[in-house]
Amino acid sequence: MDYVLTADALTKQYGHFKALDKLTMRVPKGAVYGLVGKNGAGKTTLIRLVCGLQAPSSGSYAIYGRKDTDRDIAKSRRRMGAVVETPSVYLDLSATDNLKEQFRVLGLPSFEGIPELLRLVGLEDAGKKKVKNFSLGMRQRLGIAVALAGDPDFLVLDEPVNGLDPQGIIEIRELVLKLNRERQITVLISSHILDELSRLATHYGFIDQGRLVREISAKELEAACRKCTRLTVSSSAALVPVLDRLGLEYSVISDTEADIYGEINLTELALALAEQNCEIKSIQEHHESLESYYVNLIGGGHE
Ligand SMILES: Nc1ncnc2c1ncn2[C@@H]1O[C@H](COP(=O)(O)OP(=O)(O)OP(=O)(O)O)[C@@H](O)[C@H]1O
Repeated sequence: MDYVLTADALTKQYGHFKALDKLTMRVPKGAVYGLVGKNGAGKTTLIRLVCGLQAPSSGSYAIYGRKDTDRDIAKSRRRMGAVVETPSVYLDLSATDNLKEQFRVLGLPSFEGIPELLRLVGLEDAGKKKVKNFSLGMRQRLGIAVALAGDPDFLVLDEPVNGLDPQGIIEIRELVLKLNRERQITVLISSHILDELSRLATHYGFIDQGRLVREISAKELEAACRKCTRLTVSSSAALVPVLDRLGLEYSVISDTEADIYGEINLTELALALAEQNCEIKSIQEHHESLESYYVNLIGGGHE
């Protein structure tokens, strides 16, 4: 697998406090990688390191296979765009003029690409309006347009939906999905709102107290949170053979309990068990929500 970003034992220490503690992660090419963690977990610190805004205390990371200590790391960074904390835009300029500034900084030869960028982020009608009069969502989208000015194939967004209203959240979500699906941009997006991330992430990294406690694909997470029916029966001998005979997908929890996935014909199941003198004690819908998965992994107290 190709990785756009990898980190190995990455540590950032402030005095005795470790904001990042031997963090290891892998962001696959083409992913929308959701970095999930409570406030203070270390998300922004990680992003600041990867963007070269701060240096690690120990450990390393690599962007497109090039290590942070490589003299040419700047070349890899040129393939990356980022919005860290609040978007860095000029409040007294319009969206177009902000983009012109960024094009100048990047030394791009012409402003030709600007209308297309504005269209992409839904700011084509912003006209001469100054950024200070923009809504938070518009500012955030302009920040993303600025990050896209260098035509990156890796985009890093730090809490992009923080403080946005529902409409603003939807717009950012759709933009991220469009960039990922239509432009094949790999996205690393941090958030403490797992539910929002679950609408776009293909991979997750759960971060807590500076450590990456789990890295999991969306498919794996879905399976871990899959809806099932928990069946409790009286006799352990009958359970597995009956489930096998009915061709059901299941996992055995104990001698007398199993989680069954998919649709079940309850009458058929009850009859088949009764034939084996096995009684059904209880049938319960069982569903580990994303939220409870998160709480089990990281502990309570999150927002
Ligand atoms: N310059 C600094 N000096 C000392 N401690 C710092 C510094 N920067 C960050 N920290 C601490 O490191 C920890 C991680 O902070 P970080 O901003 O990375 O968290 P976060 O996961 O992005 O959370 P948030 O969503 O609140 O921004 C916090 O406890 C923070 O107080």
